[in-house]
Amino acid sequence: MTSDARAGETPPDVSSFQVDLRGLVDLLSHHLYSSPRVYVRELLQNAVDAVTARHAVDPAAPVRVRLSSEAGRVSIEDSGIGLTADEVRTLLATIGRSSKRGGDFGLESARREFLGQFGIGLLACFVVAREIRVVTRSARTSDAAPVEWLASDDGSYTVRVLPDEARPEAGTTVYLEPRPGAEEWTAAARVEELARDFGSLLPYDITFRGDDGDERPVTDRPAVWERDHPTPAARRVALSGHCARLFGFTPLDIIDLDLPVAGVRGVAYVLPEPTSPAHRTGHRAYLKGMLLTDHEDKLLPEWAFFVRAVVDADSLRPTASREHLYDDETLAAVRDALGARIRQWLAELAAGAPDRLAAFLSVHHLGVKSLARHDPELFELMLPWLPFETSEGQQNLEEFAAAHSEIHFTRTVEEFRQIAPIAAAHGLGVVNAGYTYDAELLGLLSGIRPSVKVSELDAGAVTDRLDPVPTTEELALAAFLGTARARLDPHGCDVALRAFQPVTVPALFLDDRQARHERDRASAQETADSLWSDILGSLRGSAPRARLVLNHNNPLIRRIAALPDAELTGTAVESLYGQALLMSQRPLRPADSTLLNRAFLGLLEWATHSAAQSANPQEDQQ
Ligand SMILES: Nc1ncnc2c1ncn2[C@@H]1O[C@H](COP(=O)(O)OP(=O)(O)OP(=O)(O)O)[C@@H](O)[C@H]1O
Repeated sequence: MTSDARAGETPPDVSSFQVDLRGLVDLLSHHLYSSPRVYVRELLQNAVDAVTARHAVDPAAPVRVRLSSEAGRVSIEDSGIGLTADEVRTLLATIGRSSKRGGDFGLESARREFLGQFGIGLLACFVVAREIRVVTRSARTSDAAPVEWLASDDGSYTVRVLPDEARPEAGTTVYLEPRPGAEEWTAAARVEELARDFGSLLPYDITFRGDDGDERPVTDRPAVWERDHPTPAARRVALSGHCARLFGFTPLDIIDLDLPVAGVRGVAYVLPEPTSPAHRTGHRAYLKGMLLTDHEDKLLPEWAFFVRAVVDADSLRPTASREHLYDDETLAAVRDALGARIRQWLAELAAGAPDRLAAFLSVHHLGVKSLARHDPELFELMLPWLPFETSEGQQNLEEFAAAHSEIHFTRTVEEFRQIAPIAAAHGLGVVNAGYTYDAELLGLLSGIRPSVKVSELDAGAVTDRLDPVPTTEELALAAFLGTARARLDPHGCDVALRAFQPVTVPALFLDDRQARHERDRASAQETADSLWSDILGSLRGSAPRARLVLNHNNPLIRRIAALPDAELTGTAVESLYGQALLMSQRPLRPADSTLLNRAFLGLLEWATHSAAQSANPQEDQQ
């Protein structure tokens, strides 16, 4: 006895999946596509493929595709390869069977030649039709008779051979019997509009006839970007008009996107307004002249959010719904190559059209900064152009690095606002890296300009730059400084005295990342339960503390330092600390708010008390 046939076991029962045809037709026709409009594309596609197939066996054969919608009845007639009765049975009647995946053509070459490949496209017509009738005659054999295939949306069909005169010439006509309720999709005006949208770049002349009986062209080749124009300026005008009609904006600039090796041709229109990097603009993608989508977001790299592109590609593949490009290695390679093309355009502008580059960057520097993060060469190329906010105003890094061998940067805009005027007055070069991408780019600067030192601004570096107060004067103020230090020590803040510009700033609150971290830790320790408090306490490091730098040049500071009343001095120091903290826009800890409250009320108390005293000097003596 073999192991397969053990006693008591029955052999496995091999079955095939059962298919409910009605469900499948419903699924494919109603749920695969986002809108019924795609049925026009599927009809055009089959007609074009049939003409291509016939052309491959008989280059002299007529080329004709005629779409029509008369009284809501849509039909399309082609002079393509046609089908024999057997082919009708195997191809049209088998869902998922396609002639475009083999036969005379290998899979890859078939993909190159044809638009279709899945064997489901015709079913899309059931979304607007309750019945599809195909009358076809094969061009492969001269004695092939015309055949009719009549299919209903319940999944049933009939095939019958017709007399010769029913269709004297080779080719195919598809007739749709409209489904009640779908009239809006089969009305002449709508069909014509859809045909032009999908098919204007298809490789054969296609016509449309509506209720008025007029036959008009659907195709309008070559594409605007491939047409001959008398001058480059005329071409720009034509393309700008195309962009305005298509996307509703006049482009700031236009980038040609030809990739002959990959069979990709098109243009990228530069948006005239800044746009968020998170905003994904859809691109308009055609495959072999057939419109796939207006919302393709995988065609260009993410950083190219400042353009909307229109391309026609030969080498890419569609997804089954044919509403997007299939995201495979070929698309990845095309995406990279198109990205390189946009980058090259920037390099060309930098070399030969500085005005255009400046105009572009004034709107889209963010996009270029995003791109430069991953592309040191481009970063270097754009160095003289990209604007940064510095302690000397808006400047590019090339200029700023030439003036400062050491560049400091702040991580937040608030920190920069507070420090920049003081740093500028003392010759310190500070860049505001609080904006998107700037900190990352500054981190890369030393890589391309090794002589420039870039570091985050810390409290020590700023204090070191400010003029020290002569020792004798500082000694004379020792008592005042002692009071100030004692008041602020519980808040994790040191006090220093310096002379700095501008004179109007009485005190400067400085900290850096480590100091901030230490303050957060201490604040967390205060509110934590005892176990956590012990753990956080043990973490207390020797990290630099925040510091309040008092400005010896400031008259108010001099007056406070000379106050005879130590309590009032303490209140004044707390007020200075609170004001400097508010100026730095740091979040206030609960202890800081309490301090601010106390200092404010203390000053009020003192002010009202002295006012009352001078109004009524006897009162105090009583
Ligand atoms: N106008 C036509 N002329 C000749 N053959 C046709 C025509 N329309 C459809 N066929 C045949 O019917 C088959 C199935 O068509 P269908 O549109 O369902 O799928 P497809 O075009 O092969 O692939 P896809 O689903 O990607 O469109 C085609 O492969 C083709 O052989």
